[in-house]
Amino acid sequence: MASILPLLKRFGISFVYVTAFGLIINAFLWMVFMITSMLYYKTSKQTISLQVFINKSEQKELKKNGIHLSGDSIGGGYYGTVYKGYRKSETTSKLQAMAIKVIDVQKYHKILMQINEIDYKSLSDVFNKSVVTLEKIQNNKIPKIEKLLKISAKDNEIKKLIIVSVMADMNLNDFISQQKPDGLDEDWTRLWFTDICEAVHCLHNVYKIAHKNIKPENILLYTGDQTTNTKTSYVVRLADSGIASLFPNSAKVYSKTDPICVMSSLESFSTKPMAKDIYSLGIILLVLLRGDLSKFVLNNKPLAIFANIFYKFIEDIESQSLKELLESMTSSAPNARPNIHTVLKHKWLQNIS
Ligand SMILES: Nc1ncnc2c1ncn2[C@@H]1O[C@H](COP(=O)(O)OP(=O)(O)OP(=O)(O)O)[C@@H](O)[C@H]1O
Repeated sequence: MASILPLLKRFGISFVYVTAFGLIINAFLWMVFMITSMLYYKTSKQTISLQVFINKSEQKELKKNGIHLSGDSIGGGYYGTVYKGYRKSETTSKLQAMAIKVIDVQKYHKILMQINEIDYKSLSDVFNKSVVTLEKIQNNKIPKIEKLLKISAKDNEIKKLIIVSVMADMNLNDFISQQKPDGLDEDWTRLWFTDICEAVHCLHNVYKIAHKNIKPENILLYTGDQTTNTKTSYVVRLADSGIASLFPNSAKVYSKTDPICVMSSLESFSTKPMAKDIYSLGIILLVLLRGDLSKFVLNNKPLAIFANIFYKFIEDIESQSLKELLESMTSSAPNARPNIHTVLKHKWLQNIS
């Protein structure tokens, strides 16, 4: 008996240790499980609700038109998902990279109805009218639509739009962050900014629509066969032209945390969508001049702090005419902003000092 007691005692103590250790491991595993499930739920919710896929029959339809899906999505947001693809040139048999944008119209309309209290009839009226405009848009500063497929549901309503254009080499956001983090010189800025403004001029004045989503990611750069890195080695085009117009002005969809996106979509475009474009162009001008603005701010900083930094940038600009242009374009009163014609005629853009 005397010899069993210490043994039991020993067993008892180690049992407590084992149980406590087991409980700690258990709690830790539960914590890891809960955190990963929460993270997975958060990210999958974002991608599931926004990512649009191209199904087998749509791929077949694309193939019939000489377009092949070749890779994963290169990005996407509220207005659709963009995939990599290619087509074979009929004359040279060379493969040409294509960007295939797919918009799930019905899903998008459902989201809009939930957050904006717009009825389905008004949504589809705006949509059908705008598709006609989208098919017509032609300008050398806007990527040409190589193919536009309308996928219809049984009731003939368009349920998906697939828009194919030639793949750009880069967008302005990547170019600035990778190659020119401190921005471009004034002449280079003037050259590219004029191209972007000409695209907007065409939308506002020829097609009478606003772009509504002007941001560095939607400014595409094409290099062709050139390998040099100068201001004239790139052709600049404004992507997504006419896409946002498929949906009503009153639609509020922005929730991006990137400060540049947030700054350019501060206002709802409900009343003055063209004036909002001018504001976004003002931000593009600042990005061209000052480079990657996000390096000055943390994404989770309150917007007011970002706005202060932003206005400080404008204040510090030496050229009076450039400063005056930027101030007027980003005026808080939409009516005080110049229209796109006036912007293009501005003395800074005309290089008149
Ligand atoms: N023709 C193209 N060539 C190369 N990249 C393109 C082309 N068209 C679009 N992209 C790129 O695809 C990405 C996704 O574009 P998309 O406009 O669908 O989404 P987003 O702009 O990120 O979000 P949102 O639609 O909410 O504004 C962008 O980074 C854009 O630069």
